[in-house]
Amino acid sequence: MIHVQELSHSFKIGKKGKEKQVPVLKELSFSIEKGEIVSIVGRSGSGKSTLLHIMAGFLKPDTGTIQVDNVHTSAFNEAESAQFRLTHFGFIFQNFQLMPGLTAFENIELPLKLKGENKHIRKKKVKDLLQHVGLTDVQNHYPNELSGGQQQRVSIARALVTDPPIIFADEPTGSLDSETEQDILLLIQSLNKTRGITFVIITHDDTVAETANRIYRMHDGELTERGASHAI
Ligand SMILES: Nc1ncnc2c1ncn2[C@@H]1O[C@H](COP(=O)(O)OP(=O)(O)OP(=O)(O)O)[C@@H](O)[C@H]1O
Repeated sequence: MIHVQELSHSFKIGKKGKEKQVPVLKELSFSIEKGEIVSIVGRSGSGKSTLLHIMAGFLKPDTGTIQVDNVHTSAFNEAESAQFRLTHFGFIFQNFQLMPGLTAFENIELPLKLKGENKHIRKKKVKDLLQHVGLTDVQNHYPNELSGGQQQRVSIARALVTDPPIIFADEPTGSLDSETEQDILLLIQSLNKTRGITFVIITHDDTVAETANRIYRMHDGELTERGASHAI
């Protein structure tokens, strides 16, 4: 589903004229198959977010290629990347990123409104997802009237509402206590099983990483599959 080939990226840092090129990702090659939960685990600063931004097309790699569903996404321009994201990717963030002035229902509905979906279909899809993530009773609450776990459920439903095949989750449980973290990880596993959605979870936490079918560890700009003794 996602095939990354010899991907490298570095950042220029320092004052003008004295910039240094710092390599962050070094010739990474790996695959993510349809229907998998994959985690990419590594310390702060190891390059996980950079890799996610490149896979999602927010950032161009210096070298290397990315294919998603056999489409060469790394060759896209900005507009093409944005269009591809709308139909293929959903995103979940550590701090939920909900609209404070919209209710749970309205937050989940928003991507469908932006897509121009009709009211009847919007209502049906949002109701169905509210039920799936266990939020029907609080659908008219605003984000500040919801617990952290409930807010993350809203953001998961919002990511799913346009039916993207792949969800990128950047530290999805980073703001939650350990019990709520488990609830959210179980929800991700259930959505993966029942809807066949591929999840890519970025985390620094080994417990969260264990949720995945496949774990990649990021270290010094290189990626190893857990259990493998060589860089992939
Ligand atoms: N725009 C940028 N310009 C220069 N350096 C950057 C930029 N973005 C990231 N870096 C550097 O690249 C390295 C990797 O950063 P990245 O955010 O990908 O790591 P991370 O593993 O996601 O960390 P965290 O878990 O703290 O979010 C870090 O050393 C960071 O300082």
